[in-house]
Amino acid sequence: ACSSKLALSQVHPMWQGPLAIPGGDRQSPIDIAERRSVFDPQLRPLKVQYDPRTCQQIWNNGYSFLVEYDDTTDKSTLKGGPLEDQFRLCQFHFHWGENNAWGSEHSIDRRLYPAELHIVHWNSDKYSLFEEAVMEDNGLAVIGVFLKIGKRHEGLQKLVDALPAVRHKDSLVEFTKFDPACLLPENIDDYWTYAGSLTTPPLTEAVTWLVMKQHIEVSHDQLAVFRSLLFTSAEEQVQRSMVNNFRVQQALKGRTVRSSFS
Ligand SMILES: NS(=O)(=O)c1cccc(F)c1
Ligand SMILES: [Zn+2]
Repeated sequence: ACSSKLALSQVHPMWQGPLAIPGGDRQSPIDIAERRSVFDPQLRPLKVQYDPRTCQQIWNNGYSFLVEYDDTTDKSTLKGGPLEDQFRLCQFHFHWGENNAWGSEHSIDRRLYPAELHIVHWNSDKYSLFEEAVMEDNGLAVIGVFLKIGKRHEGLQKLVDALPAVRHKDSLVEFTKFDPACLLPENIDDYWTYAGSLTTPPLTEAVTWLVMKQHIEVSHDQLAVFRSLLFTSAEEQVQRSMVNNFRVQQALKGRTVRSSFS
């Protein structure tokens, strides 16, 4: 699997710290100022090919819940857009708030959403393991999708129903035949892309971000189940609700955000 070995679960939920990051000139998340983004007509449409049979498990890593995919073959891939190489799907997870006023990591002209989906892929043309790619420039490609409160998302419900089984940190259950493509907006041709980083430790500057312009809708009740998860393991005396698991926004440091649309 693609993230269990990373020391992510050591992350304290209220971690937002001034961790010393080597170089730190392409950190994520950021605010995307629409009018400052530059249309790049050379950006090709994204090509997403996911095989739901590669879906393996869902687990609570003490920071978010992850749905993990078998990434030992090129069955579920992402290419196109700004990407020169083929990227392999390894996991998806979310970030959300304690209420609907905030929760996303990125924002568009300072507008925050109640939650944000991250679909994580690693460069399988250049590396042989996620753990390698996560340390390298051009190692990862992450699709970000904003969630808005509205109508119930039928495809999400199978995932929502599995969450009580992974309520506590380090709990894991089998979860199969889930196609993450059902969580993408209809239009994936309109997106912003920029060079950034992981938003949780190790915070490595390995990510080509692909932030979708179109959001998806989920119901208030569906998002409430996300907030029923806990940061803490079953043994801990004090239980803490898993909410506000987003990183503070980072300086742009001269980066240009490109748009695939004019
Ligand atoms: N939140 S994120 O930048 O998508 C991320 C953090 C850590 C590991 C990973 F694979 C993806
Ligand atoms: Zn994330």
